[in-house]
Amino acid sequence: MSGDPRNQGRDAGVVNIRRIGEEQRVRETSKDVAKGGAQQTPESNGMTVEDLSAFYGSFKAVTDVNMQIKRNKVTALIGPSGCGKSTYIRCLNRMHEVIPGAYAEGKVALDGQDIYAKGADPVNIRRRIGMVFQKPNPFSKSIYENVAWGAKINGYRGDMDELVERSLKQAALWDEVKDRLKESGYSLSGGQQQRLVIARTLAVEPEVILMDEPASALDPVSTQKIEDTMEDLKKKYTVVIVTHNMQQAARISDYTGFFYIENMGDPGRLWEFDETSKMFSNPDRKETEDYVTGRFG
Ligand SMILES: Nc1ncnc2c1ncn2[C@@H]1O[C@H](COP(=O)(O)OP(=O)(O)OP(=O)(O)O)[C@@H](O)[C@H]1O
Repeated sequence: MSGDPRNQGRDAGVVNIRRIGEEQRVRETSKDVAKGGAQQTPESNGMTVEDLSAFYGSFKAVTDVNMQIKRNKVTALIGPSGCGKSTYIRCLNRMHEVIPGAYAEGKVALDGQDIYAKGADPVNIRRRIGMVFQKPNPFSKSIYENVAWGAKINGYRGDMDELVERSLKQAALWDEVKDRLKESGYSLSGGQQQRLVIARTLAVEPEVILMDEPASALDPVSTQKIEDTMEDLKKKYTVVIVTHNMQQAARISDYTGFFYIENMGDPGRLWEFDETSKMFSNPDRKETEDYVTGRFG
């Protein structure tokens, strides 16, 4: 911009026009990346995210995300620290708005139904779209009760023993706990506690499971066990997982979304979204390639 104050108004106008043009370009790119390279599935199949932005008060943390999350697939979210992955994943089941002052704009639909629609019940949405956090957070109850609790609250009328066993098996924990179901959930190791939380999430029979770095605090053996459950989980569920571990993303996911902040202070954007095999072998954007090959991050 010119240093002459008389030119500043005019120059500012030019800058604004460029900015609007840039916004438009990024918006189009963000709609393109939503296609994920493969053919689009109908809106009624999985989750559809349109123009999603997330705020903490006046701070915009994530902007204009468009993404098709396919049913019975694992979608990994990767990107440098602070680019909005956790914020974004929490918008997918309305956990973001639980933080005072935090809110989201845009549309998130599950099987074609807008989860932010007036009258949509956040508690019911969080039952249909479950979440596993970075740190295992079992309740101070027995292993059995940890798994049965959510189902009981939801009025589950089937065979509770069978549900507990099935959920623990799906979370690859049954063999380790089947003889100690009455012991406290806290008596388990960190890796076992995380699998207990996964079992608890599965027991309420959600359609989608969101996982925010579920293995980041775990040892390699526990991490491996959690990864092993993924192949089974996606037969029944749609999984979205935030991970910093590139090998993990490449191993377990079908689709990968790369979040990125181009200039410091900007909100995070979905920079590229595609099939995992393409994202890790031949991504369209240089920043994606630099990140997945470990050149930064
Ligand atoms: N509770 C909060 N209040 C205000 N700002 C927040 C809050 N949580 C996150 N942020 C800000 O939002 C932006 C995105 O953070 P977020 O945790 O979503 O990023 P991330 O990509 O998940 O990072 P990491 O990989 O380090 O977990 C950051 O600038 C962060 O400081």
